[in-house]
Amino acid sequence: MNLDWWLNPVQPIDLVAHAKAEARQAQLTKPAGSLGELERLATRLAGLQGRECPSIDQVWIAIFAGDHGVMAEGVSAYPQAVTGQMLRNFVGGGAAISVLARQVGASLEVTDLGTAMPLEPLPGVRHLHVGAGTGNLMREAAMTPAQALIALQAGRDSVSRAAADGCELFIGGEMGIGNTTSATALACLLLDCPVAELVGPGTGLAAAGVAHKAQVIETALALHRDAAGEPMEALRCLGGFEIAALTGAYLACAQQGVVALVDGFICSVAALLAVRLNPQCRDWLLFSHQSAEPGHQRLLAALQATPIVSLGLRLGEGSGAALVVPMLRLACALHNEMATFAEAAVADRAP
Ligand SMILES: Cc1cc2ncn([C@H]3O[C@H](COP(=O)(O)O)[C@@H](O)[C@H]3O)c2cc1C
Ligand SMILES: O=C(O)c1cccnc1
Repeated sequence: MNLDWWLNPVQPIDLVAHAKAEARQAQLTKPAGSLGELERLATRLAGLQGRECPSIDQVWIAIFAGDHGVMAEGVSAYPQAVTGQMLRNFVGGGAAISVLARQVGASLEVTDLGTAMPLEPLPGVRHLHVGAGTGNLMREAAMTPAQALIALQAGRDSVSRAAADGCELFIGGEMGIGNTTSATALACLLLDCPVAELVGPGTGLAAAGVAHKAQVIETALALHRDAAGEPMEALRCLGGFEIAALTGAYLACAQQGVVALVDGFICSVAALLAVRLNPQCRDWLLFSHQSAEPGHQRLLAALQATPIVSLGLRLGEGSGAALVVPMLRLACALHNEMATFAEAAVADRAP
């Protein structure tokens, strides 16, 4: 196994399929361009899937969970134990993502990378024991190099299982109380952006809590400033197990030719890390929504990403991505099933 696997080339886009899909769109019985972003989504999917008529029947949702040592600084509105409790809820069927996965007919894979308090084995959860949560990023590196590599590999392994299962769309989700602190610190370092511009309430901190969270991030950034310009080192010092797994997953999606739909703020930070590690992987990433977390807008702009919807979501778990699956399916159905002007004997635009 080569150690720097994330540098391996990504799958090329099928330009012939993309051109055929664009030609098809031009012939469908509607004013040219009138289905807006749905047209671009369908033709992009055609180029990525290598066929004029794409489909999103098989959806794989992988949730990665892990605890954060920075919770010792009091950076979330909720207690750390929620990470482990939500793992049970994911497989028990009661979490938002459990409901959405059922509704859209997606497979749901749940990976526990390491909680602060060890959990008894939960049926249906893959327990990887990367560590008892990360180190407190305000005082030390969040991960050892070995932990970062194992977590990245966990994401890659999930994509391999998804691809073997015939997956046409990969959705990554995350669970980790405190992870907006980690994600915000990473975003500030990667984008060289002031903390005040990116920090937000996460699960629902009040103004004083957000100010304290900003201080914690400032201290962490001062401690780890040497990681600037080194995405892997930034991930190791400021990341989380679940953020590393998502980063590995997005890179592997591009390398294995699986379209990835990126969820909200935290997933977008993992996507930015993936793009910094291997810029070519950007082509394989779609972005579901604009999160209510204030820093998301800057992140999406840096990624040159147009989110599909904006519903004021701030949940995570892959929930925003799962919500737009029906819309992607409709974009494909319109592209694949609408009649052409010739087929329907409808007059095309005047020459
Ligand atoms: C019950 C519950 C379910 C969640 N599902 C996702 N998150 C989200 O909230 C956390 C990040 O916010 P912060 O950094 O403020 O802790 C992550 O676990 C994220 O996925 C949840 C949070 C809670 C409380
Ligand atoms: O957009 C997200 O991913 C998000 C925002 C707040 C809390 N948890 C997740």
